[in-house]
Amino acid sequence: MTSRWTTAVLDTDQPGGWAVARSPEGFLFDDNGALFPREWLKRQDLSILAEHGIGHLDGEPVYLLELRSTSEVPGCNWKGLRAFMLDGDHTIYKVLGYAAQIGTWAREHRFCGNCGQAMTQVPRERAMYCQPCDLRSYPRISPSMIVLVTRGDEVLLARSPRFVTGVYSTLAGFAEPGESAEDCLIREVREEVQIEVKNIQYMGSQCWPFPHSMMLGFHAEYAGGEIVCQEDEIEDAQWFNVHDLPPLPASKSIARYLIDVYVARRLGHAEPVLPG
Ligand SMILES: NC(=O)C1=CN([C@@H]2O[C@H](COP(=O)(O)OP(=O)(O)OC[C@H]3O[C@@H](n4cnc5c(N)ncnc54)[C@H](O)[C@@H]3O)[C@@H](O)[C@H]2O)C=CC1
Ligand SMILES: [Mg+2]
Ligand SMILES: [Zn+2]
Repeated sequence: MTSRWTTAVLDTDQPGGWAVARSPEGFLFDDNGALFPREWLKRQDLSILAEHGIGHLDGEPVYLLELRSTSEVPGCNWKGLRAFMLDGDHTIYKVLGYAAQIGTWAREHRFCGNCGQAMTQVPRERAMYCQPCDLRSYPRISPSMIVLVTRGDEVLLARSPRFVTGVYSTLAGFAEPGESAEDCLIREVREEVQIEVKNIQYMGSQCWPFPHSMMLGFHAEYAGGEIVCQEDEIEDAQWFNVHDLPPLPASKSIARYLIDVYVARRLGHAEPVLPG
């Protein structure tokens, strides 16, 4: 199966194609979704900060209009990226997730971090450039480890104070300079619940554009320790039996995939597929 969506650096001087608009309140949408004819969208009363050519959807060019502020467009509303992930077409969510990452990165790299002068978009390359410093800045991606720790029929799940009420998930955390993926995983599990792990196994990865994580998913077995929750970060953590699980994260998340795979293996069910 060929992919409906491929990223590309498109020339914004070319007319036509589709466009999405992103403001501080999310993406613009109407009854037909979040993609609008680009020339029509540019005639609306929008405060455009930057325009980026981001790729092709079903062979048609797609552009992002990154806005300074939210404005009223008749017949349209604004909706955050998370809502597009939770319901709707997964390919459109991929387009918007990529648009959000490019928009955020370009917005936050308008000035050179070395000399403070304005940077320019490099033609045909996804980079911002400072000529006096000959410095290129590329889109930022933050590697984050996510792990399901298990002990036979039990899985270790935790709650952050930021989660929806009642929901428990796998442990996760950002890699720090100097760490391997495994070092990071071991440190995060120690910090968050004071548990030791063994037999770390890589399960798969997922782009998580909130705002720029690359989730690397693992399974690990319990090796020792008693659960002690990290203050402020972890509200509660427990061992849950695979037959008696709490409310779990959204079905398209890698957190949910890691849990579902393990439960399927324990119960002898068919394994799920990780959403890209
Ligand atoms: N797709 C999925 O299923 C899931 C994704 N995640 C994502 O994983 C990432 C990490 O999870 P958390 O438990 O929140 O991380 P964490 O355990 O490292 O704690 C978050 C803290 O790390 C610091 N931080 C923020 N950005 C950072 C960066 N780029 N590098 C280093 N430190 C940074 C901040 O102090 C922040 O409060 C987040 O982006 C989160 O949204 C988390 C759980 C499930
Ligand atoms: Mg964490
Ligand atoms: Zn510079």
